[in-house]
Amino acid sequence: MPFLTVEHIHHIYFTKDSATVALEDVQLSVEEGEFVSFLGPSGCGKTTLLSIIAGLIKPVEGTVTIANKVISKPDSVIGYMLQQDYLFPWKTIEENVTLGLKVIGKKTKESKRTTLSLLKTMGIDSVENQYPGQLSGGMRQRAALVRTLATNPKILLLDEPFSALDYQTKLKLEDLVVETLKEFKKTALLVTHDIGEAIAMSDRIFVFSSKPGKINRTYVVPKELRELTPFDARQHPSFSLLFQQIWKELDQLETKNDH
Ligand SMILES: Nc1ncnc2c1ncn2[C@@H]1O[C@H](COP(=O)(O)OP(=O)(O)OP(=O)(O)O)[C@@H](O)[C@H]1O
Repeated sequence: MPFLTVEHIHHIYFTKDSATVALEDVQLSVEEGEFVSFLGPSGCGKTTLLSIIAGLIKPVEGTVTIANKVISKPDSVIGYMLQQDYLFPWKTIEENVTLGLKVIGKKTKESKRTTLSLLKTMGIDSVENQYPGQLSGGMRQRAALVRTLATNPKILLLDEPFSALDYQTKLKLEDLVVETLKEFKKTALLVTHDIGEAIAMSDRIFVFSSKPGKINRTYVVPKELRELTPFDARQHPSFSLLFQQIWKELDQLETKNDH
């Protein structure tokens, strides 16, 4: 059985005087250690699906199973990282990244060692006693990633984690994140608007169409790109071929939405 399965997910948002069908019959599966991305026009339900997988939203219909467990509420196998870092400004980086461990009662000597080694891997161990306001956006996002990894989740849900960063920082973080997730053998799901980011980081890409949101097409990223770092993958000829293909598809989907 795959590590993650999403079966027949339907979701509708009800408000006082309207009902929006956000997702219609979404089905997918992800293997352990795989890195997949969700791309699609604005409003196609990417964040809704991620929140359902995280156990934060109960779908109207359908089931999510992670590591043989049906997900109905947030679970420690899942780590969620958002566009904003949500670090507490009055706590040091060390206090921020170990907060999750404290909450689940796992702040031990051993887990402190793991956190310190994660801070080192992310190149921010020297700022552990500083406060978030003293750090750059890239450093704060790295701290947010350490906090997410500190509780040792099996799967990481990443909702546009690099979109608020400048281009150079974003490219550097893409490399660091892929390397770290490979090292710790994590499964990851990334929501992004950036086709290049999806191709450079992923093993597979799900392209969604909207109104209602569903999977339009699944792309397997060619092996020659998957073997490279995200930065190097961007320089490979196969990268531009896939980029053009997905660009055309998204352009058609957006044109369809405008009519
Ligand atoms: N809390 C809510 N109440 C009502 N409708 C909602 C709510 N959240 C999302 N929607 C609607 O559900 C649909 C899917 O939204 P969602 O945010 O999941 O899409 P998305 O693909 O992540 O969008 P974006 O790329 O712009 O972030 C949209 O039509 C949106 O307006």
